[in-house]
Amino acid sequence: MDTSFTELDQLVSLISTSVADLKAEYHPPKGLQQAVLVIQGACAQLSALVAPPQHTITIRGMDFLTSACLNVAVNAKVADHLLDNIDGLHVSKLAALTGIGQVNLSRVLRLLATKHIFREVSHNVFANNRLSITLLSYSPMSSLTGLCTDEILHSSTALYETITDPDPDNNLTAWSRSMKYPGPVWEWYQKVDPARAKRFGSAMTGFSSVVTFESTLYGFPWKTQPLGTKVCDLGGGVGHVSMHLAKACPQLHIVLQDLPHTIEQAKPLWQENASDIFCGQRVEFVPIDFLKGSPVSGCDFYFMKNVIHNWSDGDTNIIFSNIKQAMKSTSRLLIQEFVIQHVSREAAPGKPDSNDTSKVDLPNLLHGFISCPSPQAPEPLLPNYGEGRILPYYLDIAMMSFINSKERTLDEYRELGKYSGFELVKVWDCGETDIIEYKPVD
Ligand SMILES: C[S@@+](CC[C@H](N)C(=O)[O-])C[C@H]1O[C@@H](n2cnc3c(N)ncnc32)[C@H](O)[C@@H]1O
Repeated sequence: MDTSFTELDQLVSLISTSVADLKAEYHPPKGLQQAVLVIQGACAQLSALVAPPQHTITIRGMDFLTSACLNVAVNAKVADHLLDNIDGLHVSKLAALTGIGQVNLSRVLRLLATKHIFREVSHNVFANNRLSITLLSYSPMSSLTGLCTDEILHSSTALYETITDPDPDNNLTAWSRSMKYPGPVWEWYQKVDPARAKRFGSAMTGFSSVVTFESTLYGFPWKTQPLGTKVCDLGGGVGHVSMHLAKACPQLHIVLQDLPHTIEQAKPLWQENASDIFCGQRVEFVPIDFLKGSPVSGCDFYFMKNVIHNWSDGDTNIIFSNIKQAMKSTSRLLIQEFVIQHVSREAAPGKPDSNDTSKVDLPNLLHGFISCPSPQAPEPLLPNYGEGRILPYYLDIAMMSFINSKERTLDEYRELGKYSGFELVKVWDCGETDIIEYKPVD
């Protein structure tokens, strides 16, 4: 028990120090981010340490009910109905506006308010707060929440039977099993449910507010690249990330490449929102299917953000090989993704862990030129910050359930590159995500 008391004291101390850091470092985003990660991780770890195990496991097993209630709130547009009622609205009025019986609605909202989403300002009177306001129906975050609490929640219900299927040729995703639809979700979106397809598109915009453009801009030294540096934003969607890059770094020339229909959507968007870059021809629009052909040749950087996590290792090999064919020897491939960390601690630098010498310089390899959160959280926190950095682990399982793809560890990224003729040269810290830099090798 003494050991547990020590851990309790250490966690409380971490929380206090991090709250002080958070106040002191409110402006520099790196210090702030580190403090927030520690606070989230330490609070969750403290709770896991002190609460009765049966209680904690039961709560974990019921986590999905928060998702179900969020789904009700999004579909019923509760945040919208509360928007003009900053002092709150009685559930009887909300019931009339949403068509949900007031007793049921109040139960749903009370669970969410208990999870800090909405406030119950007085008995049965609910109001928005800083979390619920993100659910306004015009916000892409509402679409992202809809996707997570609908298609992805459904797919997760068939996860066990999918990953225990003894037939190795059965490539059905958990999503296909749960929906009893034999094809991929993309086909279903197109042929069966265009409304959800549209929501998926908007959800991806929502996701880009989770992994912000600033993470790309400040995570890599774009600003110090020479005049005329050519950046191919491959699988760049309509180019919302590269548009920001082009605006912030006038010396960059952007080549935006995505599927033809997406590239057609991109042109008017750039014309409207970045007319100087569009008219000054600092951006090219070149459609591609990267599984079937190579991108524009001779670019300095081939940049792919949140693309590779959608693809299996086999498909990634095809994509990487196509890119390699387009590269000059000085070109670099940059992959911005979440990197999964193990939950066991690496040896401290200079203290090699067993005889695996490839891991000795990991902290140096892991981090580029900028100061960054520690590669591993301070003890006694879980080394991956635990709950503070849970998002990549949720996404990994969502990828598994939804499209049979994955988030990867650094070793997996290293192997993935090696297989297609790339060497991993550096990892640039972008906060929650990293930019993995590869160079082509013979
Ligand atoms: C998750 S989105 C990422 C978009 C953007 N990079 C971002 O971070 O917001 C994946 C992108 O890959 C594109 N994509 C999917 N399959 C493709 C293919 N075969 N060839 C080219 N682009 C493809 C999609 O159209 C989509 O824009």
